[in-house]
Amino acid sequence: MSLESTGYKSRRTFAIISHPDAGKTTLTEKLLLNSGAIHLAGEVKERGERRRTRSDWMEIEQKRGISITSSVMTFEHDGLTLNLLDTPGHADFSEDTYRTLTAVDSAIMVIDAAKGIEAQTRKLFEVCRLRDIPIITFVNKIDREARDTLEILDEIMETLALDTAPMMWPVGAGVDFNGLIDLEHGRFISTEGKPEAEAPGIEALAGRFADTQNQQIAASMEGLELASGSLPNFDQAAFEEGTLTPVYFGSALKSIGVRELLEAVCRFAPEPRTQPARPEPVDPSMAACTGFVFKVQANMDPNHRDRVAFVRVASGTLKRGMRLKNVRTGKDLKVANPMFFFARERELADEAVAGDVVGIPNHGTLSVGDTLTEGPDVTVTGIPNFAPELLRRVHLSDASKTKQLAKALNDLAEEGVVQVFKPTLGSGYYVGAVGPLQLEVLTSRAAAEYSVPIRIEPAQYVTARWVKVNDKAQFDKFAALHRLNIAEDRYGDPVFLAPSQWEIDRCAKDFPELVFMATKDRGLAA
Ligand SMILES: Nc1nc2c(ncn2[C@@H]2O[C@H](COP(=O)(O)OP(=O)(O)OP(=O)(O)O)[C@@H](O)[C@H]2O)c(=O)[nH]1
Repeated sequence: MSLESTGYKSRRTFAIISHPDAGKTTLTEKLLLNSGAIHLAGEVKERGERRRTRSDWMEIEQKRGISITSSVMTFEHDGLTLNLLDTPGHADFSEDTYRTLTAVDSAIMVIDAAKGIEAQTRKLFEVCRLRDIPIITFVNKIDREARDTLEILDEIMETLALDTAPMMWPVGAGVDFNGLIDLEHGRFISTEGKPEAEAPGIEALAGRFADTQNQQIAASMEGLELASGSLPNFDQAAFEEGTLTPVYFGSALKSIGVRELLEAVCRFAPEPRTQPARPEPVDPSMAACTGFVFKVQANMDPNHRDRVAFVRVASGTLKRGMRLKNVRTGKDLKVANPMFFFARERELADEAVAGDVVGIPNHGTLSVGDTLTEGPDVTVTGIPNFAPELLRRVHLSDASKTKQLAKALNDLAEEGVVQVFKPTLGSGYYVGAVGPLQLEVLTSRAAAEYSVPIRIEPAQYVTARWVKVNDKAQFDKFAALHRLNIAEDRYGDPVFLAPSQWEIDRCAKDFPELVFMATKDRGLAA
């Protein structure tokens, strides 16, 4: 398979956001099936299995239960190249998930028809909203017992403050599911997921069910009547501004409504966007190639200590063999082996355009947040670090392994497993995480991949704040007063390890020239 360079306008780069178990994996697979990128159901899940025989990397993926190949999947449909970025699905949350959303131009939000908006969907949605990422909604599992359609639409409107434009209307649900009315085209989609050839119109279709005695179906038709008077129609501009979501219904498992969802992505999802950057935003039409690293996956082969940086191309054409400058370090990097990831294979990428994601193998020269460019210096912004919700001390049981510990923490911080803070006084490290699973992953990977046995211990601090130093003398004074609380993050930026929120507030009052930040934009720190 090869990607033609038809220009960035044919790229659609998106993610699927959902709460665990809503059906993201099943839907991904069915999208790929519908596009013809794979041919057998079950391939997405079995992928790791088959690949294992082909490469060492894959074996490690399998063992660790992570999959680099699902980090991005590129496939084609309707003359477009679709780049689907995976948002890590575990119940626990890491910064990785947030950062992936900095690399997409739109998202599909999958909701379980019986459960509605769940916690993680909501969190991910908030990140999308921060970046005005347009959202297409897919209400899944309509083949099972589901909430009333109007109730689901209301919940989206109320909890997410988002207008909803239903594009489909389910007739019944669960055992009483009779099919979908395609509101846009006035046609009917059967319980096998097949659209009828003719399009008799919504009223005629509703008429078909008007006399049915089944309560569920009667309720569906009532809801449809109410909705048609009160809900907005789809509006491309409102969708692109992120204030309205088109809502599709279906069953990923039974492949109902998936083709229509795929078509919606092709028709509505926006082209690659302009990326916020310093000193100027990066427009996809700019000739000079620019890209940014939004994810790093390390140690896929422990013998080689290699890593892959995932780069989203923001402008121009990335060509294999070209030299790009890493603006953070000022050093040139030869892009010798950029890779594309397809559903079933990876391939050397000869050319990639804005919207595309390539994997660049490297030995630690590329970090999350780095900008690569062949043009004048520019730094893509908005790839944040977040103040940790958990702050812990790292205890090293074997003092002879201090050096390995530093390396392990640096590597794993680079991947976004945890954040690492080194106090300026004394030895030792503090690590920060958004959820406890991250700390478990740190402990087990430090032992397995670096032979460094560590224990995670409570810390006397509750959180950390990056300190923006507007006045060096004032910072020095502050640091002298709080010597035990000053640390550096892995980029060397100053951090205040805070014993309480009260203390942060007090310091902010006493030192007005210092800003205590709960998030740090990597672009700004560079
Ligand atoms: N009845 C029904 N079951 C579904 C549907 N879609 C997914 N499922 C089932 O729901 C369960 C979860 O589906 P997955 O696709 O693994 O969900 P996921 O969101 O990827 O889950 P995580 O990996 O935890 O994020 C599986 O048992 C699926 O078979 C659907 O449309 N109808």
